[in-house]
Formats: sequence, C-alpha cells, structure tokens
Amino acid sequence: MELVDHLRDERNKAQFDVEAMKVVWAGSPQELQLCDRMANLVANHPAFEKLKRPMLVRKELFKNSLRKAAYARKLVIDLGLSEEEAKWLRFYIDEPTYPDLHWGMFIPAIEGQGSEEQKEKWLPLSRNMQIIGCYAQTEMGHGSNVQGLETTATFDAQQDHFIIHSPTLTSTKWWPGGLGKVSTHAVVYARLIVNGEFHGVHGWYNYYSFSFFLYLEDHSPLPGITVGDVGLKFGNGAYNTMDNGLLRFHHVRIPRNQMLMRVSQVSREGKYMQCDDVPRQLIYGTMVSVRQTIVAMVSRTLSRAVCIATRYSALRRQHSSSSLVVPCFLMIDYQSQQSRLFPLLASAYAFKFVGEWLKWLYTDVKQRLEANDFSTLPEAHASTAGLKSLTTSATVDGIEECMKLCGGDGYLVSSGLPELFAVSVPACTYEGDNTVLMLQVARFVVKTVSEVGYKEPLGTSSYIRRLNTLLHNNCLVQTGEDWVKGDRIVEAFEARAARMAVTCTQHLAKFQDPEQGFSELSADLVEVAVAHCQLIVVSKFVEKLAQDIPGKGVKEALEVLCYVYALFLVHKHQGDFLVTGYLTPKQASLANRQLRILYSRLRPNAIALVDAFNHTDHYLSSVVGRYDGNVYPNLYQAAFNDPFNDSHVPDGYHQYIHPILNQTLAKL
Ligand SMILES: CCCCCCCCCCCCCCCCCC(=O)SCCNC(=O)CCNC(=O)[C@H](O)C(C)(C)COP(=O)(O)OP(=O)(O)OC[C@H]1O[C@@H](n2cnc3c(N)ncnc32)[C@H](O)[C@@H]1OP(=O)(O)O
Ligand SMILES: Cc1cc2nc3c(=O)[nH]c(=O)nc-3n(C[C@H](O)[C@H](O)[C@H](O)COP(=O)(O)OP(=O)(O)OC[C@H]3O[C@@H](n4cnc5c(N)ncnc54)[C@H](O)[C@@H]3O)c2cc1C
Repeated sequence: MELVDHLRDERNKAQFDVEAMKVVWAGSPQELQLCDRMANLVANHPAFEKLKRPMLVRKELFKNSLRKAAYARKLVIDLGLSEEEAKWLRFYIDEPTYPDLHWGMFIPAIEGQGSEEQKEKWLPLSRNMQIIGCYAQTEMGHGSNVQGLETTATFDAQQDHFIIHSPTLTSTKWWPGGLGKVSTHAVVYARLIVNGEFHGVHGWYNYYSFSFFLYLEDHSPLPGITVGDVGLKFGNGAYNTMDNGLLRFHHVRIPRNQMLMRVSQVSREGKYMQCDDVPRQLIYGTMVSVRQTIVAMVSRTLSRAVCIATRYSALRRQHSSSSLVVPCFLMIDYQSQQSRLFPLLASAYAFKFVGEWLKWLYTDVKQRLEANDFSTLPEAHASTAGLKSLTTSATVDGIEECMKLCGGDGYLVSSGLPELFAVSVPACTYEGDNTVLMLQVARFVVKTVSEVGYKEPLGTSSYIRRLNTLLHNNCLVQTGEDWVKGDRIVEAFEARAARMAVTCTQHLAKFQDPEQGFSELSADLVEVAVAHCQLIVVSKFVEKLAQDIPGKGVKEALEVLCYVYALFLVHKHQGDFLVTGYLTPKQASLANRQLRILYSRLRPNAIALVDAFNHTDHYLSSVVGRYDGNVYPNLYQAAFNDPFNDSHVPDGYHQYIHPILNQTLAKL
C-alpha cells in the first residue's frame, strides 16, 4: 500500500537542505549516524514497545522496565556497543531506570572522588555491571541544604571501621534513583566524625545489600539496613519506572578504605587529612557533571514536544475569523499560535547549541581537575547550575504549552505529551532545585561584580570587564532591521545583565549582614541570574552562526531561529530592558514588530525544522505528531486500543447505573 504523506505540501515549502540541518542538529555527521542507528535499533526491536506503558500498574511497569534494561544490556554485549552507543541506546529506550543513575552518577562519583587505588578496584566492577550503584545524597529533611545532611560516619580506630548511622527520621536517605529495589551499592553522603570531631559531608562507598549475587533467592538487605521505595510518583507511567528509594542505617560497619579518598583521607591511626590543593567543593563534582548532561539532553526533550505540536498545527484546520463555518485556516497560520510555538522551536535549537558549548566547557574543566587545576571550577559550577535551571524550566513550561497548542487532543495520553511532561517535570527539582541553583549563579555574578578592579572576570562573565560601557551606552536600534544583528543583540543582553547585577550588588552592600541581604533580595537575585544565563544562551547561538555552516539555506534558517529566540526574550522581559534604561519603549516595540516579521519568515520552514530533529515515530510515541501526518484515522484507532474500550459494559455498570435507570437506588 502506498504511504500518503499528509505533510508533503508543508515539506515542499522548505527553503533549506533538511539533511544538512540534521547534521547541524546532531552535532556532526558521525553523531547523526550514531543517533540514527541507535534510534532505529530501539524502534525496530519489539522489546522496546512503550505505547502500553501508561496503562500498566506500578509492579508490572517496573518489571517491564527491568526487562527492557536487561535487553539493552544484552544488545550492548552482543553487538559490542561502545559506552557512547550504549548511552544513546538508553536514551532512545526512553524510560528512566536504574542504569541512568549507575552510569550517570555512581560511576562519575567514583571517578571524581575516588583515589587511584579505589578507582582501579571499583570502576571495572561497575563498568561490567557486576555491581549496580546509585547516588544517595538527599535525605528526608535535607535536599537543597547539603551541608545539613545528618547521616553520620564515625571512625572506629580500634576496628579500622566506619560506623554509618541514621540518627533521626529526617536523616533517612530519600529519593535516590535505583536505590529502592535494584542497586547493590551506593555512594552515600554522610557527616564524617573522627575522634569526636565533625569534618563536614563526604562521599562513602558503602555496599548495603547482597543483591548482586543474582543466584541468591534471598534479596534481603544487610543487617542494620532498611531500604525501600519512596512510593508512587506523579504521572502513571512516567518516572514510576524508577525505584527512587529510602534508606536507613543502624550502626552499619564498613571498612575504612570504603571512604572515597580523593578530597580527604582518614589514616589507620585516625588522622584526618584534607588532600593538598584539592578544594572541598570537589565532593559536589558529580552534580556538576550530571547538570551538564541534563543540559546536553534537554533540547531533545523540548524538540520532541515542539515536533509534535508543530506537525499537528500544520495539519489541523480551524475556522477563519470571517467564517465560523468553513474550516480553512491551518492552526499554524494563526499569528497567536505562531507566537506561542515558534519561540519554543527556536529555544530547542538554542538549547542544543548551548548544550554543545557546555559539554566543551565541562570536558575542559574535567581535564584540568584531573591535573589538579581547579581554577575554572567556579565558572563550571555557575554555568552548569544556571543553564540546568534555565533550560529545564523553559522545557517543562514548553511541553505544557505544546499540550495546549494541540487543543483537547494534546491532553490525550496518545499525543505523547502528558507522559513527556510528567517524566520531565522533576528535572526542575532533581539535581538541584531550579531556584536554589539560580541563587548559586547570582552569588557568582555578584561576587564577580564586587571584585571588578582587582580580579579579571573570565569566561561567561567577561562582559563585566566592560561595565562602564554597558552601564552608560544605551541601545542604538532605530529600525526593526537593526534588531537582526548578532552583536547588537548580544550587547543588549549584556547591558541588561550587567545593569541588573550592579543594581542588586549595590542594594546588597546596604545590608550589614550579607547573608540577610542575600535572603531578603533573593527574588531579585534570581532575576539577575536568569538575565546572566539568557545572555549565555543568546551569545552561544550567535557564536554558532559565526561558524562555517554548510548546506543550502541552513545558516539563513538558523539566523531566523536565533533572532526569534532573542527577540522573544526581549519582548517577554521588556520590563527589565526598560527599567534598566537600556531600551526606550519605541525600541522595545520595534523588537516586537520585527519578531512578527521573523515568524512569517520561519513559517514555511517550520515542518522541515522539526523534521531535522530526525525523531523516529517510536521516540515521539505520538499519534498527533506522526511523521506522515496521518492523524485522524490513527487517533480514532488509538481510542479503541485502550483496554477501557474492550467492552461496552464497564465494571460497575450493572451495580451503579442500572439502579439509577431503573430507579431502584434504595436497594443500594
Ligand atoms: C526537562 C527534561 C530534562 C531531561 C534530561 C534527561 C537527562 C538525563 C540525565 C541523567 C539522569 C539523571 C537523573 C537525575 C538524578 C537526580 C539526582 C539527584 O538529584 S542527586 C542530588 C542533587 N542535589 C542537589 O543538587 C542539591 C542542591 N544543593 C547544592 O548543590 C548545595 O547545597 C548548594 C550549592 C545549594 C549550597 O552549597 P553550600 O556548600 O551549602 O553553600 P555555599 O553556597 O556557601 O557554597 C560554598 C561554595 O561552594 C561552591 N559550590 C557549590 N556547589 C558547587 C559545585 N557543584 N561545584 C563547585 N563548587 C560549588 C559555591 O560556589 C561556593 O563557592 P565560594 O563562593 O565559597 O567560592
Ligand atoms: C525524580 C527525582 C529523582 C531524584 N533522584 C535523586 C538521586 O538519585 N539522589 C539523590 O541524592 N537525590 C535525588 N533526588 C532528590 C533531589 O535532588 C532533591 O529533591 C532536590 O535537591 C531538592 O531538594 P528538596 O526536595 O529537599 O527540596 P527543598 O530543598 O525542600 O525545596 C523546596 C522549596 O524550597 C525552596 N528552597 C529550598 N532552599 C532554598 C534556599 N536556600 N533559598 C530559597 N529557596 C529555597 C525551593 O526553591 C523549593 O521551592 C531526586 C528527586 C526527584 C524528584
């Protein structure tokens, strides 16, 4: 049977080479080929079917996710996949499970905080999955406040042991993924006590269960350990494939050499030693690594929602304003639909490019850390924290908007959007609450401003070197066209960020107690941080455009996206630009007018731009976002695929409907 492409006319409108854009989106021809291979491997393997997921109850759902993870592991071994290929395989399976934490946090924690000897011993076991680990930092009473963790690790010099203990209910480890049912091991964060003295929070390598001996029938925890799952989470399928766990210790003894010893050590004699030149912040290093990974991945999540909403918008017709009867307008042709959808499409590309840059920054920092050069750690911390916060918040809001952009059908699970929202929304909380992370960025920015004159601002804060110019020179835009120039846009974002940072720094200086000032001004400080992070995203997009980008029309299409992203932000935050005095109301309105022109330039490319994400229908798992656009028959069929439609007589019908119809309610 011939396949009909219902979006063919839209595809024919494209003004650029879609195949070349696919390479830009993927990062390189090799990355494109790799992702394509892994996506199709998953899409064509029946083990990775996922449409029934939202219908499963938790226990079935969890078993199903274990089965998928086991198949994935088998494929990795059978096909001899590299770690990079295995990572993409897991990504396209599209189901949060214990390997995410094992590969994403447990192994990086040992790599970053273990001594050479510890790494030699534990990394091969972990990489071969002879042990499975998780990252147990958060406690019931302490998530953002890591310094407040209560679990203790007390050194017993006589037996050369540490005694791990949960002294209170609130010290229960709470939330770690993979902990509840699967992990055999955990990196546990605890307060170190040596000779009665506290030494802050340290990472511990502590096995607490025998479960890695798979032939044992008894999957019981070690004596002194209570472990379980925290319970059902938001969204039926979604994150419930993960066993987020709870864990309590009752004076559990572990050998001294299971403390991760790169940052500090305890000797056999009970002497505590901070390792020379290694800053304490390194114990937070795993979080820097995962925040970077989240930013690298988040654009794909947003691109998925945008792809669904764009395709459906380019198919569905509604009435025009002149005729309420004849449905003639495609939804995508409404200006109001474009003004909600196109900034999200532009954001997906913007986040992709900033993610690439952050990956580069992190790789550089990692190499420096290995060589004991810690000079760029603050910049890496601020950038990973801020961009994780900015991009995940925008993505989660974006998915919700995409749901609404599809009207009622967006709300159907078969649209793929509700589950995507439910699985993504915890990203605003895990790996650092987004507001708390923005406050970290604000600290970094304010500190940089305060140090002007005796310390040179570097990297993402180097604009602060030109503070004088940015504070005193106002915007030069006179026409709408003036707004579509990369350097002009970057300067506008620099001026806004610098002016907001200086104002806040001046207000802070009025407080005698800086911490009290920081607390009272925290809402403003978050806005300072947002301005700084938006500047990073915009400037990395503009830098990308300065590169050689092959392919007919590709660069031009990206330019439109870049300006849409930037001018949408100027419009959304025009209060900041006006209050700081950088823009006049006239310039702000020129930006908005130019934005509308850019939407009309983007319009013919919209479908091609989402095709360039190269998402398979399996990955999208959306009836309304199908590649062929054949929505309505499939939407109809999907309704009948729901087991609820197996019978016309649902359970309870005879019991509760008949009495009403027959007016025999009194018998109930
Ligand atoms: C939308 C869809 C997205 C989908 C994407 C999918 C991607 C898949 C990815 C893989 C799967 C991952 C699954 C998720 C797993 C979640 C795991 C967790 O949540 S694990 C649990 C995650 N938990 C959290 O994230 C907890 C959040 N809380 C925290 O991180 C900290 O407690 C704090 C930073 C807020 C405060 O720290 P505290 O020490 O009390 O206070 P101070 O403020 O006084 O800072 C002191 C100094 O330290 C400095 N510094 C700070 N941090 C760092 C750093 N990382 N480094 C370096 N430096 C750092 C700081 O700058 C300052 O320097 P200076 O000024 O003195 O020079
Ligand atoms: C799905 C999921 C997976 C997770 N996986 C793991 C894991 O694998 N390992 C692990 O260790 N943890 C994990 N966590 C825990 C996660 O890291 C914490 O939930 C997160 O750090 C936030 O801490 P909290 O929940 O205690 O929130 P809280 O810190 O209690 O925050 C609650 C509210 O208070 C505000 N707030 C808190 N502190 C401040 C402040 N200083 N200034 C201003 N406002 C503040 C926040 O903005 C937020 O609005 C996971 C959580 C989730 C939801």
